[in-house]
Amino acid sequence: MENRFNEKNEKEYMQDGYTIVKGMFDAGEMEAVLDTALEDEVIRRHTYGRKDKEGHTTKLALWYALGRDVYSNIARSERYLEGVEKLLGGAPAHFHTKLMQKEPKVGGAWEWHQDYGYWYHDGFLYPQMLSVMLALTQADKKNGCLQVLRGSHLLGRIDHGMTGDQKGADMEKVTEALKRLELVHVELQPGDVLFFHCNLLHRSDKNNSEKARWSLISTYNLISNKPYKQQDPSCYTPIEERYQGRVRKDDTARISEKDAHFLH
Ligand SMILES: O=C(O)CCC(=O)C(=O)O
Ligand SMILES: [Fe+2]
Repeated sequence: MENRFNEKNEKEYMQDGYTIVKGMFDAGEMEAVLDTALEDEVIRRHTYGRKDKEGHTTKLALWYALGRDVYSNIARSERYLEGVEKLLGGAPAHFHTKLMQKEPKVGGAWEWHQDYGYWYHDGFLYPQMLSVMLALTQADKKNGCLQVLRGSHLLGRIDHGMTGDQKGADMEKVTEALKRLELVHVELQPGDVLFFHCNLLHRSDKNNSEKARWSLISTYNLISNKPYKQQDPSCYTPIEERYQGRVRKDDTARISEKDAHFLH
């Protein structure tokens, strides 16, 4: 049986700004997701690059609306949503999902940032938002796993400015936070799931290894936190039909080019 989000996870998230559920999806499910992603033409067509400050590019595809495809079944899974609902303190809406593709040897870094450092400017008034990351491949120090500053979600929102194609947090604040808070490398196995607060400071290194680091990140907003700027309606619409089943390759629809509302 797969592992579920529990009370200990809730406590950890409140204290540390993140929590991990190991083995939330089993090996068969993970094979289905990775297989689908690797041969997904629609995802490939919508994948774009982001340069870090050294000029190394990491790839991703991002979309807003949930459908009936394998990625959406994960994003609307009961396993995810029972946790998300607890952590947000109410009914969640889906903001967006990203397929992160950090390729061997070339996949670039992500600079220190808070996700709410971006989303604040998208018109979300409250930081009642979070991310859920599913490792599709092993993630470790060698292939540039996520790094977090434990407890940094309690700092509140830090100003962000541009570095490369990416927005990064004010390094004066980050430097001081690094002196006081523990830096944790979030090493994950396929099927492990990380829940993290939208004000948690995080980054990742370039992938210098021979192994790709792929992950699926779904982000959520409290329904009542409807943005005052125009956004895809998904981010304030209740999630219908929580997915109760196992994730499978053979019986699910493909992601829809038209309905997924990809970011270009
Ligand atoms: O996956 C990573 O290394 C970081 C990605 C990230 O933080 C983001 O897309 O906001
Ligand atoms: Fe992020």
